[in-house]
Parts: sequence; C-alpha cells; structure tokens
Amino acid sequence: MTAPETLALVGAGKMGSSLLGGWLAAGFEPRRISVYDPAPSDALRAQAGKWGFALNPAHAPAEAVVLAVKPQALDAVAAGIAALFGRDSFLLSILAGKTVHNLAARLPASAILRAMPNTPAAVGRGVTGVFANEATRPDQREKAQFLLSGVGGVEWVERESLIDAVTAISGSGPAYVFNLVEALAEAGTQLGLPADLSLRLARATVEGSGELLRRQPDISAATLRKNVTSPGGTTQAALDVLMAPDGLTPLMVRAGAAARKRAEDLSG
Ligand SMILES: NC(=O)C1=CN([C@@H]2O[C@H](COP(=O)(O)OP(=O)(O)OC[C@H]3O[C@@H](n4cnc5c(N)ncnc54)[C@H](O)[C@@H]3O)[C@@H](O)[C@H]2O)C=CC1
Ligand SMILES: O=C(O)[C@@H]1CCC=N1
Repeated sequence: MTAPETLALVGAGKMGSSLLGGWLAAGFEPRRISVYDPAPSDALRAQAGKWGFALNPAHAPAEAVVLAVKPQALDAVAAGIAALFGRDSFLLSILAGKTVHNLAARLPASAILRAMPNTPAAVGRGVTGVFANEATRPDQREKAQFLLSGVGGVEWVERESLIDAVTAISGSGPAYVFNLVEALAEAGTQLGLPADLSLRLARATVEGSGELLRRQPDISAATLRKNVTSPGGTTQAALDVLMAPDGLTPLMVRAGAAARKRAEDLSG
C-alpha cells in the first residue's frame, strides 16, 4: 500500500485526531503532514512538537486533503481552503451526510471520496465505509485505503447512497453499544444491584462479549448468543422479551432509519 506524498488534514477534533494518530503510528512521515485547525487542543500542539508535523502552516497544495470538520461547518471551511488543492489532489471527506455533489460544488477537487469511520478509530479498532467517485483513480483509492486502514478495517461500497446507511450502522453504532451498557446497568440497579457494581458488570459484559466476537471471527453472533442460552433457562426468558416482535430488532431498525434520514437531511 502506498501513502500519499503530502497530506493536509482539515479539522483535528475527535475523528481528525484519531486519523492523525493512526497515520503517525503507521509510520507516515510527519513532515509530509500539515494539520489545520483554528482551535487546536493542547494535546494536538504537544503532538505537533513531538512528531514534527506542521500545525496551521501557510496553505499549499497537498496530494491528499482529508476533511474532518462538522458537516454544518462545510460552507465556512470550504471558502478558505481552495489553495490546498493542486491539479492532482484528491479529497477524502468524513463529513456525515455531505455528498460528493455537495463537496464538488464547494471545493476544487474532481477525485472525491466519502468515508465514514467510527470512534473506536481512537484505539486503532475502527471500521470505515468508503465510496470513491468515478474521477478517483486506482492509485488514489489505494492511498485512501492506506489512510483509512491506519485506524482499523476498511469496507468499500460502490454506491454513494450506501454511505448514509454505513453512517447509521457503524458510524453512529458505537453510541448504540454504549447506550446498551447504560441500559443494562439501569436494569441491574432496578433489580437491586448497587449502581456502581451494576455499571461495572454491564461494562465488563460488553467488553468481554466484544472480545469473544473479535477472537472467534468464524463463530456467528447467533451461535455465540445460543452458547449463552440454556433451554428453559434464564437467558431464554430474557430473549423472549428482547426478541419479541416488538423487541430490540425493530427498535434498532427504527433507530438506524432515523440516523440515515438525519444523514440525508445534512446533505445540501
Ligand atoms: N464523532 C464521530 O463519531 C464521527 C464523526 N464523523 C464526522 O467527522 C467530522 C468531525 O467530527 P468530530 O471529530 O466528532 O468533531 P469535532 O468537533 O471533535 O472536530 C471538528 C474540528 O474541526 C475544527 N474546525 C472548525 N472550523 C475549522 C476550520 N475552518 N478549519 C479547520 N478546522 C476547523 C474544530 O476546531 C474541531 O477541532 C464530522 O463531519 C462528523 O460527521 C465521522 C465518523 C464518526
Ligand atoms: O453523530 C454524527 O453525526 C456523527 C456521524 C457518525 C457519528 N457521529
């Protein structure tokens, strides 16, 4: 896999910083990276000092421009970054909802990729869905693959509209899992467990279950679920509630649809 010659990161908040950390960990030469953020955190400043990437230097064309600002900031940000694009630059955007069309209307790039990572990227365990428009060359795809694989797995989709579905499932997904921890902990306190113990149990249960999934990639989630479930036992009693026709699956389907609709609404 090849890295781009030069890289400009626009927006170094939660996701931008995670990506940056992944590139540095993957051995990307820091002096080929320029990071732009009008409100750099102390941690980012310290990292710039430690690694030697440029923080808010004068704008110059970069081969890869990675956009990681809030979708609502696109108009304001795009107005000031045209000089980051040269004839051979490609744009890699992680903005929820903003389409290739939205981006092309505001930025002087023809090769445009839309990617949707997620917050486990902060520990190198993210997963990113990515779409490339027709103007993106194979070598640019390969460079995008390099950039995204620094923070976890990469899944390519061949239809742009699927990125909004990726956003709803894996982009926002970590929040659903963390909410499951909260819900499980609340159930525990309602059953009489001390709140702190209940939270520890819920958290460890999700951590351990995730680890089982990770270490046993050939065993399906359904099988792992069945392994917990003794016939006529306690788990079955709970699953009769969770897997009822009005249980967790239709709720998750509704939640995903709401997230996708919001992604579509952010377009423009
Ligand atoms: N947080 C998440 O779970 C995920 C977020 N995303 C997308 O990533 C993008 C960034 O989200 P977060 O990192 O969570 O937001 P954030 O608020 O942590 O980071 C945004 C950064 O952009 C900077 N910024 C504002 N104006 C700027 C400008 N003119 N030039 C350069 N930088 C500027 C801000 O100072 C801030 O550091 C969003 O578009 C979001 O849709 C994608 C996947 C997951
Ligand atoms: O909530 C959001 O809009 C962003 C996109 C995916 C995760 N966080």
